[in-house]
Amino acid sequence: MSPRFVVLGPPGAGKTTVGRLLAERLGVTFRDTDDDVVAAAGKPISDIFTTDGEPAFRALEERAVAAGLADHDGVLALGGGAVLSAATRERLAGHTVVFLGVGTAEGVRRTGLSTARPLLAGVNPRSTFKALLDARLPLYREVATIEVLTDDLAPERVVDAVLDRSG
Ligand SMILES: Nc1ncnc2c1ncn2[C@@H]1O[C@H](COP(=O)(O)OP(=O)(O)OP(=O)(O)O)[C@@H](O)[C@H]1O
Ligand SMILES: O=C(O)C1=C[C@@H](O)[C@@H](O)[C@H](O)C1
Ligand SMILES: [Mg+2]
Repeated sequence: MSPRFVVLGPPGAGKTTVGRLLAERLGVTFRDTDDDVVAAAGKPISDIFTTDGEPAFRALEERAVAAGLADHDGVLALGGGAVLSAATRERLAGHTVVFLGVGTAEGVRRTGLSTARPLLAGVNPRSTFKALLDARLPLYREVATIEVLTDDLAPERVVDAVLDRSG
């Protein structure tokens, strides 16, 4: 069993929004590893970060991604930082992996000041977002088989682009 599509990208790229729509379009189920981590930990992501720390979150995330890749046959969205794990990047080989891209201005606009995203909760979300993008772009591109820049596309049009490019 293997997901039809694995969806990844930075916060605000639309992994959850587009992943859900893509699953609806295909008539398959949607799963988000962020939700699986919350269920496993029994608390919200922001609490895991503040109480247990980012490494504890990353360990739970790595496990949730491995389980999703093994058990889920619909659309699987990963957390924005899942690609930081080399083991996860290796596990993604052979899967259809969609990288949803978003530029800094649009990414910051979409994520706003939400405290649900602990890594963007600092004093300067713009520079934080840019640094995160710069560090992760090569990792997203290393594992992606399809890339769609979402800045100027409504979510349904992002789904169209993904399906167009998946042949
Ligand atoms: N293509 C798009 N055009 C405009 N707004 C969008 C688009 N995709 C997502 N959004 C909006 O941006 C916000 C973030 O989207 P979403 O939660 O799907 O991102 P995400 O990639 O799952 O982020 P996270 O990494 O935090 O889980 C939501 O308010 C959503 O409605
Ligand atoms: O970009 C990130 O590192 C994160 C993105 C979210 O999906 C969550 O997985 C968490 O807030 C961390
Ligand atoms: Mg999401």
